[in-house]
Amino acid sequence: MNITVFCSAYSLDERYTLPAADFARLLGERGDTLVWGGSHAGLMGLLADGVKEAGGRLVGISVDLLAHKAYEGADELVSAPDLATRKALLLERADAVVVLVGGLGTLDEVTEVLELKKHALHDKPVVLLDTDGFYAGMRTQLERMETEGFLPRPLADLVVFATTPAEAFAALDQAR
Ligand SMILES: C/C(=C\CNc1ncnc2c1ncn2[C@@H]1O[C@H](COP(=O)(O)O)[C@@H](O)[C@H]1O)CO
Repeated sequence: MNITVFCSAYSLDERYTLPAADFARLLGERGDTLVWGGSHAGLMGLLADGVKEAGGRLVGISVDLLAHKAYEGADELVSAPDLATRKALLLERADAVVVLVGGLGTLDEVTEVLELKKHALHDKPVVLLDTDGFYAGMRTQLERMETEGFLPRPLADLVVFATTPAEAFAALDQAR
């Protein structure tokens, strides 16, 4: 399974790195392929290292402006000319999308994937791994959108929330 992962490009506290490393190990042990932004920076690099160590495959989708941050040792590394093309490729190469903790880049990526899914432009499973309640605020906001009629389809059709890496993979397997 090709799993596209969005996550932080920054080095973070163990509260976030330990579950991310666990997620990477499980992904690699399953023999899945990690499709990600193709960087060695921060959590993105930790994730790629963990997948590689556990025997998984790595497909990096970098972007020309961040070529200097590209991960050495990916099985495949693509460099998109711009961020919009990169986001399209990250989705195109995915069988499913998992979102780990991240900042504005991650938020931009997941929002686009959900907006495209809202318009039925794809139907790939999207799982948000809510480590340490990081996405509690976003969940509250999305639930309010659903309750107050801002969404054309049930929130549960758009995104599934998981609290542990094992739960995230269970959700992916259930969606298959
Ligand atoms: C950490 C620094 C530069 C490296 N920056 C990035 N490299 C690769 N991919 C990136 C980078 N910044 C954003 N992305 C994409 O967005 C997500 C991470 O962004 P966030 O704001 O940290 O959440 C990630 O999924 C990437 O696809 C500066 O030295």
